[in-house]
Amino acid sequence: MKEKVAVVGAGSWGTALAQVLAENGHDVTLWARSVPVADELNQRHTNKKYLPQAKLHPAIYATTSLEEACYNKSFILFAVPSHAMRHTAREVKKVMNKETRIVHAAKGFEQDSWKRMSEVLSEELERDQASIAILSGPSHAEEVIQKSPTTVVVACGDQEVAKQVQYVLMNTSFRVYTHSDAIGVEVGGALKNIIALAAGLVQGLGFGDNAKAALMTRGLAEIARLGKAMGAKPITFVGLAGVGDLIVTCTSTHSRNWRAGYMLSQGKSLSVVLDEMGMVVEGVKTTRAAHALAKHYQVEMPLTEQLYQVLFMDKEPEQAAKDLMLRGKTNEMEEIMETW
Ligand SMILES: NC(=O)C1=CN([C@@H]2O[C@H](COP(=O)(O)OP(=O)(O)OC[C@H]3O[C@@H](n4cnc5c(N)ncnc54)[C@H](O)[C@@H]3O)[C@@H](O)[C@H]2O)C=CC1
Ligand SMILES: O=C(CO)COP(=O)(O)O
Repeated sequence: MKEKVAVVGAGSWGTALAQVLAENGHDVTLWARSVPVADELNQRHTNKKYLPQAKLHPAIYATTSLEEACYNKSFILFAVPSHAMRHTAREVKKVMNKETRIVHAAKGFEQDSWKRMSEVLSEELERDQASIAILSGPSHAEEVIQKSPTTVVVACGDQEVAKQVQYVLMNTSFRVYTHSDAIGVEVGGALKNIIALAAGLVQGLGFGDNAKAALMTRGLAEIARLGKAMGAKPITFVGLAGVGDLIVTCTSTHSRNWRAGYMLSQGKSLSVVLDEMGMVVEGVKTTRAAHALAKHYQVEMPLTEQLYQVLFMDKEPEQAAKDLMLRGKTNEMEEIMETW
């Protein structure tokens, strides 16, 4: 059945998801923040800033009007960065219908409140959190747009909604699994960006594959520790929204977070890196959020702690690596048993 879907956010991820939906035969309206981007999408069927090589489906209709995008739609899919979620949702609330199903695909927390995006959406849209679906998993827009086989999860307290989202998005190159652990899926997607930043940094410093494997494994351990404290099921982190996304972002040069880490290793300041990137690097703000959440939940996150010091306290990355290697001696099996 053809559905009317709004995609809110015409960056790389929103554009790639709009493409998947249009290829699946749905009626897609893509909300862009800027007029030139909307015009380019409608007239040339390209989005050069965010997906330079892509030829987009001509049926994708772009608009800068949230009302035109969101009124009378079956689904609204939020693909704006986490820092833009609350104010965007507040505007969407004014023009959307009560029965429209809500999905978000952002991977971060709200600054200062450290809330998950589904909490923010629930507050602003006055919806039960359990009705909000979360799309996550290993999925770089650059590969989705090329129809390279991709697997994702859609998590929702209401499994009927998860199945409906699975139905509209799934096709031969985009496989969608439903999931019931919304907190785990949301937290896994956000926290892996911290480890991806560190992986880019480590690579740029000339550390080898041993260090990368250590980062990913020990990164997963601290993601699971914080996730569990926040109410996630730890087993979720062995799936696509945990290990899967960790692998792709820590090993792919498509990753904005990995690239930002790499650029930092070349001696650039954080503000220069973010300026040059011109796209959202969620891991920077997420490092702040996880640092605060770790304190709040009294969970040990040594990698996050060291990255926090490198990003915000001018610590030399080499010193951070040394401090990690020589921190208090621990027993891996005991830790694993405690978390998993
Ligand atoms: N790019 C990717 O491959 C993937 C990205 N994501 C997540 O999707 C979210 C969006 O990321 P991308 O599309 O990569 O970002 P992007 O940097 O490519 O695009 C961001 C979009 O949001 C808009 N935007 C930025 N600030 C805004 C504001 N204050 N108010 C309203 N709109 C604003 C920009 O105009 C742009 O259209 C992030 O949370 C990211 O982690 C998730 C999976 C894959
Ligand atoms: O979440 C992503 C892939 O699954 C995108 O990661 P980056 O934002 O690091 O590119």
